[in-house]
Amino acid sequence: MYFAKMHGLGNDFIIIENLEENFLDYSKIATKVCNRHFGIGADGLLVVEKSDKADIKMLIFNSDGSQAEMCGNGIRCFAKYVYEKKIVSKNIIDVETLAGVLKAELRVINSKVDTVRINMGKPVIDKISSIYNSNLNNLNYDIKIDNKVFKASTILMGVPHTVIYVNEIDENEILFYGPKIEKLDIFPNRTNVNFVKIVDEKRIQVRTWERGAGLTLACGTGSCAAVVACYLNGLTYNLVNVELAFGKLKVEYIDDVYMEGPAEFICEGNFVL
Ligand SMILES: N[C@H](CCC[C@H](N)C(=O)O)C(=O)O
Repeated sequence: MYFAKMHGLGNDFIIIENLEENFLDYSKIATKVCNRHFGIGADGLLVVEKSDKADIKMLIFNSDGSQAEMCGNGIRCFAKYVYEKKIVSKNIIDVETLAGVLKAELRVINSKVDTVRINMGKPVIDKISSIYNSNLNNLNYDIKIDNKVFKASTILMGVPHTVIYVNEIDENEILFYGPKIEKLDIFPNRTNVNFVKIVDEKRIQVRTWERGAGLTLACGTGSCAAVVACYLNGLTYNLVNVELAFGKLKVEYIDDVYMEGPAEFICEGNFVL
């Protein structure tokens, strides 16, 4: 089966097309192709399908085979893919996802997509407490693990994101506490966990332990959730540079959240189903 491998700031994806709507076990394919030793290697699988409510449909599966409603770095790669493969020949593409239809604006230079700006829709804050825990103040609560207390906010940006405020980003702390927070019983659907350092009023650093994928180099929906949480907790500006391990995203929170950043092809080929 034909595939392309792409990344958004190091958050990498395998992309396959299934416009003929054949029956495929996407979850099984995801666990196989995302495996970095026995497969091609990626954080997730993106599937191109026909849509009857938008220009095209994107499905996303984590490397553990679980399906996610949305994927920020993934949708930028997806939009570039469908444009450059001439599946959708428009600079503004409506993409159907399980989190709704989202608009992608492509900046095209010499018929190649340079950057993509996504309208990520509205963050969901209040309803989370009714989903997870009725007496939780989603924007500002404590998470206690062993004898450590974290200040936290939980925001639904298509997928659940818990923002943890830290003074310094420490990968060992992420690897130890990330999986514990991901699976806390207050998150019946698990959660992505974003460790966030506020650098100044226009810059934050984010590293994410992702639900179903582990520590990734970047997380688009997580970066958006982090900006929303920081802004609602007092950050002065709503247009923020989010610094990730190998680059940055521009995130603007107006009423909707807008995320702008790169998407790159890595390789293409065929794998055995
Ligand atoms: N890396 C993705 C997030 C995938 C979400 C997935 N980990 C889940 O919620 O299950 C992003 O750039 O938004």
